[in-house]
Amino acid sequence: MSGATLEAYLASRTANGDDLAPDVAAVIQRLATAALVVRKIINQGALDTAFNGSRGDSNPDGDLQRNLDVLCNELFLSCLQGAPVAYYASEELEKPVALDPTARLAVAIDPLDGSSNIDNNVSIGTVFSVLPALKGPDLDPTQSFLQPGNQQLAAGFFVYGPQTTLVLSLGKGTEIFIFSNRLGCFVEAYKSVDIPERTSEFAINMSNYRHWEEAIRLYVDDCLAGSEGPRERDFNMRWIASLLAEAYRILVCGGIFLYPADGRKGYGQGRLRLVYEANPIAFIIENAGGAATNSITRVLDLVPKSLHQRVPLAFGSRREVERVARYHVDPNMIGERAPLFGKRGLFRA
Ligand SMILES: O=P(O)(O)OC[C@H]1O[C@](O)(COP(=O)(O)O)[C@@H](O)[C@@H]1O
Ligand SMILES: [Mg+2]
Ligand SMILES: [Mg+2]
Repeated sequence: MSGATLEAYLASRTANGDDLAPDVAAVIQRLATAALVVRKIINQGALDTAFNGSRGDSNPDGDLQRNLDVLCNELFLSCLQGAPVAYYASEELEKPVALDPTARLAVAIDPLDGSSNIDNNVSIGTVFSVLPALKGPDLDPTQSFLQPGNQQLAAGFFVYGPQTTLVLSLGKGTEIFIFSNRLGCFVEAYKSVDIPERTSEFAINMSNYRHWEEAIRLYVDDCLAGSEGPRERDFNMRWIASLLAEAYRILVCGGIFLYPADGRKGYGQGRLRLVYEANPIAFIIENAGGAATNSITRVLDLVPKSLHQRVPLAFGSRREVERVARYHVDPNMIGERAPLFGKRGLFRA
């Protein structure tokens, strides 16, 4: 299979008359170049000194920073020097960095997601969001990142796994590119990804079951009850504990991912960050026909209050994500959990 190169794809999409499109394309090209440096380091693992260790510092959310987290942040920040980017915000930096004051874009990034998997040889990734930069005499750079996700111009993520991949949406569809060793660049492998709207596969960290609210427990209980329960079919479970590998699987095979709020200290809004994790994923998933909510409300309509704010996250196959929201409104799921109605097959997701 051989589709367009990333460069050719971006060139075709800049011809659409949107005056920010060439700037967005330039940013994506630069991020892709930096991602290939990250890929090389990850491929070598512990054999590359850059891969190892931690100085024991924490990021603004309190997570331990690995040296690789810090290095990836530096690589992505430096690749955007000279790009049409006014502000750069990162999971690893408390405040946004001001770059080109004349530029019209703002980039938010998690330079390396899944840090806890670095040593395990499990897929990890980079996720980014491109927004219009907001300018004005009284506007702080952070304001650009407090726009709802529905204002994103583009979003994407790289997965450093058995294949190095780029999942990208410029709006109007989501594409998947794979790095071609033969050509030395990203090549389109899946055009206009379409997530199946029904699924029988869920991904959640089950060890947190006792900390979840009732609606999430009921949803999972019903999946676990399988063909003997109200869903009347068996479900499979996946948990890689690497958000972007999980998102990639769901884009290709369908499924639902949940990282809900829970009762542990610090997890009242889940674990994932709205601005540079949930928003770009929601944009990509919706553009592939799926859905993304904070368990109830569409992620892309949430207005961030702070740069590093967390958000409960459910995304993937549309009918399943919608079903999770219904357990919150009516935990009894009248007509859907009652066996009689289940047997009649009404309202079945
Ligand atoms: O270890 P847990 O609680 O299951 O969390 C796993 C989640 O945390 C993440 O690793 C995010 O953490 P980081 O942003 O700190 O790397 C996701 O990739 C993954 O889905
Ligand atoms: Mg992360
Ligand atoms: Mg990270």
